[in-house]
Amino acid sequence: MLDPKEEDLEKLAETCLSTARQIKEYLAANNQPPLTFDADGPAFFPSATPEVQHARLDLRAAAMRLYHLASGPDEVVSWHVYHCAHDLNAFRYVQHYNIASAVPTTSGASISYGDLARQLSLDASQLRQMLRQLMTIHVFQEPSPGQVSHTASSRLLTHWGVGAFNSFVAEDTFPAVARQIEALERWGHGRPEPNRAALNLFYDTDLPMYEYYECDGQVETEPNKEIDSTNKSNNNSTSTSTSMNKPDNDDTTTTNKPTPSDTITPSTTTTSSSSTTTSRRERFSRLMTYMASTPIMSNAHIAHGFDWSSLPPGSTVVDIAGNVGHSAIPIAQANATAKIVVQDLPKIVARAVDPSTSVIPPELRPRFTFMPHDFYSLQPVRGAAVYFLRMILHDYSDPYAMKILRAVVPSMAPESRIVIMDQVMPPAVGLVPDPVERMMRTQDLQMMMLTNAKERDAGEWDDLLRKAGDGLVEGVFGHSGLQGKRKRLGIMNIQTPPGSTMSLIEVGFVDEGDEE
Ligand SMILES: C[S@@+](CC[C@H](N)C(=O)[O-])C[C@H]1O[C@@H](n2cnc3c(N)ncnc32)[C@H](O)[C@@H]1O
Repeated sequence: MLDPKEEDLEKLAETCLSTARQIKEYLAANNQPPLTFDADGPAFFPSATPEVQHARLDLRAAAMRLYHLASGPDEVVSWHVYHCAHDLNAFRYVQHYNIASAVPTTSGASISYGDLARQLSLDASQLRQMLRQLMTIHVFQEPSPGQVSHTASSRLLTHWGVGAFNSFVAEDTFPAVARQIEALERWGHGRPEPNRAALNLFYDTDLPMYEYYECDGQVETEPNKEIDSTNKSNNNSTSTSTSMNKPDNDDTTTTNKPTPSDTITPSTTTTSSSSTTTSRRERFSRLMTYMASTPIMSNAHIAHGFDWSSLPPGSTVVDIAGNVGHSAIPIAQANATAKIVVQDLPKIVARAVDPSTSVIPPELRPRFTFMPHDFYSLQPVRGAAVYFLRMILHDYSDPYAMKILRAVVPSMAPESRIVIMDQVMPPAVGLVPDPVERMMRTQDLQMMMLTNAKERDAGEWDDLLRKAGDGLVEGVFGHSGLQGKRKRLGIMNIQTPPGSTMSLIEVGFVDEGDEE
């Protein structure tokens, strides 16, 4: 990993040179084309050895640091920020008017600004302004004066998953983060409620994000409409209970490596001046599906962060809020006798058990049970070997995450484990490669914007767990089990599978005072 303090221009340039060489040689030796912005070039970096992946991280870190140093301190906080704002402005325009899909994707083909503008009922001059902004970061290009064609990046905007990602950032995240301060001023700093976040201002809803998406298109929204500071809801939904539904991402098992040809059908809503919940929900679902198909968030990591095969024969594993059970498949494959109980909200369970939408391979189905269960209610499966919580707790601030955990603890046996799969944040800056750090910090702020939640470091996880066990642990051990020792809920082990941004946190009853 590049020394986090390194700022010598020559040393950074040397790192760039040596890592660039390593990557180039690897690609050539493996019959891979060189890296290029060209639309006909590869859209994704090929799978590579860990050494090459590390070289790539170092190259990105060194190049970025060189860029910042060469720009100078003033530009980092002035022009760079200015660029970011207008990159997003242009991306939002591109997404809103579905421009990428209107630019020909055939190799070597292009379209004039005039024709493109006519086709989309836009102003040609403004269209050119917007696209030229993005051309400075290799998104679209002008192969000849007045003509627009794709680069590898702009072409990816038509990809079902990358397009959904970019659209979610440009059309929802960007305007929603602009409401962050307003949310803090309106509802107070450090508010834990998932429906008092910046996104609530932008979506103009009292519903937490996932419940809002679950409304399934019943709610017409007008982005940026003001709402008052009381519990005003702009919809007829009866869904105001404590359950906070997540979006329906029941196709998260898609594992096909995306290719640039996986284009999405242009959404009718993107050409309209307003958005509907349905389109947002569908897009979020696509985004989640895409994320699960990327190497860093792949379901395959589940098998490598905990020794599932070590569980006693016939053990029960409960996948809490496991959606349609996709994440439990690697568990069932890693332990040939484990019985899997997947819990989620009733609508999701209905899809999970429907043979036409089931994602569980037929040979594993006899070991799977699906059960409707609200994770704020007492866990009905008692004494399971493992209670698995993947990508759940990071969506909630401590009081809500604690409520979810405290619903599990009374049902645990002394030897039961909770396995949490989420990010474990570095406790300080500079401990992980710069590009990884950027990703993790951005994700952390995203959670604040979405639901007033956060990503946690190991200390924060342990603190949350300790509090979640308070007053409940004694009940698990009964009168005899404590053997004179005081126990608490705590971290037993953390494993981060290579290439994964998420870790598996093994949680159990540890002696008071034990540290991970
Ligand atoms: C981000 S998804 C995670 C799904 C799965 N664990 C995974 O890793 O892909 C969150 C899941 O929580 C479920 N969910 C939301 N609120 C819930 C609640 N109150 N009780 C149970 N499940 C809930 C959603 O339906 C969704 O399947």
